[in-house]
Amino acid sequence: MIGAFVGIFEAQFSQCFWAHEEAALGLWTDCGSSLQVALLDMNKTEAESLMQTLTKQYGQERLLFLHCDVEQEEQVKAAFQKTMDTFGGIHILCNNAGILNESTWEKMISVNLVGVIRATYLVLEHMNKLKGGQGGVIVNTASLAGIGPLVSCPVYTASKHGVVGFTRAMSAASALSGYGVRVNCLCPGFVQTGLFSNIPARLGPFSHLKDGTQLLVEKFGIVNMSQVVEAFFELVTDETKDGAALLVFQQERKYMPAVSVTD
Ligand SMILES: NC(=O)C1=CN([C@@H]2O[C@H](COP(=O)(O)OP(=O)(O)OC[C@H]3O[C@@H](n4cnc5c(N)ncnc54)[C@H](O)[C@@H]3O)[C@@H](O)[C@H]2O)C=CC1
Ligand SMILES: CCCCCC(=O)/C=C/C=C\C/C=C\C/C=C\CCCC(=O)O
Repeated sequence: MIGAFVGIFEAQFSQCFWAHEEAALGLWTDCGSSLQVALLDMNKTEAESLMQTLTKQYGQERLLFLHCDVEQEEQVKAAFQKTMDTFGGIHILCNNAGILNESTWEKMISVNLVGVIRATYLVLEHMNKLKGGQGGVIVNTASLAGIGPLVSCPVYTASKHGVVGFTRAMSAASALSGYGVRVNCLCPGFVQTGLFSNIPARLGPFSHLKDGTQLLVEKFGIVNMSQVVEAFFELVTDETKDGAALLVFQQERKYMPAVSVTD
């Protein structure tokens, strides 16, 4: 899991991550008897405190923390190699690292979109059945802003539309090529995390649109982190889901079909 230490997935390890262990393990023949998780993140401070809690609860042998910045190709490559050496395989990749700052928009594209593409290509070296892997599933965290416009955040919107488009095309490319790897994306609404704080400062040149953003928050409401994790596991364990974009609202979750231009 990349981008694992604060925010959407942080609290969930204790609450419901391992509740889905059996369903996840059932998908691949070479898996051992327990789910093992490598947490890749650039935030060392948060990592150390969460790792202490998690290792007490689940045991050191099931967890691995690897410092890794998705903007750095060599770091991502080394982190996947270390995961392979430690656990013997990679079956699930969660591309969750993301940032929001409309002022540093090139960096936002680099982390939110280029980072997802980079990690996907590198992990395929290990998962791809044509290269001796066991297949697997990749879940990219996009956003509702990957489906419709978040007007105060044009570049964040572009990065998340890019993630949805990449997911759909990569899924089809993988299926047609026989990689044995499914690719899906999560599109949550607003979630109470560090990214969803101090919003006016994150909007950069569009800070004057903060009131409209607040109205959207009131319209959609706030999604619980546990709802996002449940949606994540649906995409992992439902083998019919490939190229899917799963929208996570406060009251429900639903799939967003891709628009066809040939009908
Ligand atoms: N909070 C929200 O309302 C929503 C968030 N999302 C998406 O969910 C994902 C997670 O966001 P949150 O948990 O809200 O944010 P967050 O800021 O609380 O957590 C993001 C995590 O990604 C890590 N990260 C950031 N840049 C990184 C890099 N270059 N390399 C490696 N790790 C890096 C951070 O250290 C942190 O652990 C993001 O992709 C975000 O765009 C999607 C919809 C709604
Ligand atoms: C400003 C805070 C941003 C928080 C991060 C994030 O990604 C949250 C996004 C949530 C919702 C807003 C995005 C776009 C809304 C537009 C369209 C959704 C269309 C859904 C549909 O039913 O068709």
